[in-house]
Amino acid sequence: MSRTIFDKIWDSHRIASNAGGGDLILIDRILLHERTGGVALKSLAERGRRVLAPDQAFAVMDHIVDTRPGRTDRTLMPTGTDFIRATREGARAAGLRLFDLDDPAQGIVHVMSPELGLVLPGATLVCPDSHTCSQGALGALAWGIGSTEAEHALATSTLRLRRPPTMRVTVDGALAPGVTAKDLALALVGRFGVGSGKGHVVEYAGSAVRALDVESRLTLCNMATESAAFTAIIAPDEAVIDYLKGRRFAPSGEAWDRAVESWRALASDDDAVFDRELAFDAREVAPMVSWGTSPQQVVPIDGAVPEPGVGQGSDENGQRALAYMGLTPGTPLADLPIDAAFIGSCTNSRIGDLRRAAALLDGRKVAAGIKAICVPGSTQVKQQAEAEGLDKIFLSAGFEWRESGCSMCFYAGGESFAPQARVISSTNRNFESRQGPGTRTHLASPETVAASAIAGRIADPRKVA
Ligand SMILES: CC(C)[C@H](C(=O)O)[C@@H](O)C(=O)O
Ligand code: SF4
Repeated sequence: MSRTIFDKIWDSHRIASNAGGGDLILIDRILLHERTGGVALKSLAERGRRVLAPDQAFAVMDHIVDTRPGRTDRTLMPTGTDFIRATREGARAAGLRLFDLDDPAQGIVHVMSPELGLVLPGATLVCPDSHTCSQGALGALAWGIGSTEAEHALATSTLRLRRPPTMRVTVDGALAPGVTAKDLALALVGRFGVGSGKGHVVEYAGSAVRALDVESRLTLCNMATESAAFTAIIAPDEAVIDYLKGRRFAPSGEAWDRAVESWRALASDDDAVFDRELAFDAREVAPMVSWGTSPQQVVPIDGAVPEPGVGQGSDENGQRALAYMGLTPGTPLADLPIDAAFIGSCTNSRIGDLRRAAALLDGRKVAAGIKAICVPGSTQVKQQAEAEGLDKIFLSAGFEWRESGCSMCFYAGGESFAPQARVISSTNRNFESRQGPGTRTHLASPETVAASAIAGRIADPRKVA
């Protein structure tokens, strides 16, 4: 019977069927971060359970850690240091490899793990974090779990779960120049809605997806969780194989050759049937900006805050979003004055993102009064950027240049923009107070963030003269 790529990975990892209403699935890799992972390690230790395969589990510091230069264990969030220390102690006691604050491999978990070759096509990978779906970009079945499931996975290298339904999103046509994977991700959630992926394994397919480089695929898959998907996946191809070759934890020698052979065969069969199918034309996508407090509340950059009745402008959520964001229907997004610009997060903080933003900032200055921050997604990205002189471009434009981490994507570290500050941000969530109490987040690509920082107002990156 023909199968999807998801079916193939699921079936090859199924240890038992119908085990208590679900399948028992072998878990190849477990990733932990200090916000949720330390909790799981502590609770496991308290129950006297050991980590079954410590060499398959990895922990990293990313969420709460300070990203200001010269950082230590101290964080602006008073309780942050406890999370950091608990994770450090828990990882040490359990014998896991930890990428600590000063480790050259440290970074946002979804950025550093592909970088290190910790995520491989055909493997199962879990992490107590909702953006674990990013890693499906390499052809892995990777999904976010809760802390209790993380404990189970650590103790048994398995998880019991119901087989999720499948959905294929086929994106054909070519993205226009200046339009990125982030714009595509925002356009998809804008078109189909935040519930459109509900519980499904979403396979992204089509010529536009195949044309994306691996970093852009990570950006696209990253936002699948914003449509409530179980996870996302893209069939691995030569781009993925080239990306993984020589990475620290990728196989080498004969094991590499065998792995590559199996990865080349890993794709949905031509006649595989999906539970749901959606199609989208990449040529329709323009640079996108969110106006509200849900990632589906987006418009093209030359659009306006929708009138009531369109794009959630009329129902209670829409009205609340308008009030929270301090906007009225009909206001054009372009030219809306901003207070701050943020480039970072597991969506858009890889070297390609930084290069494209720096190309726009080169020789230009951030507008007066704008707080502009760039946070590389990993220490490796930071070092690469510095080797290329990108840090100097960011700094001389007036951006802060930070240590790697989640930073102001999420208020976990305690650092924030001012209440009601309007922030153009390369992150993935624009929920109320996501970037700190009262902050107003507009999601966009790193290019749009850079162009807007220069203009001091939301600006189209294609029009930077
Ligand atoms: C803290 C963590 C559990 C959370 C997540 O699951 O995604 C965070 O990373 C986020 O982006 O909101
Ligand atoms: S960068 Fe933001 S979205 Fe990504 S894992 Fe960190 S907090 Fe979550």
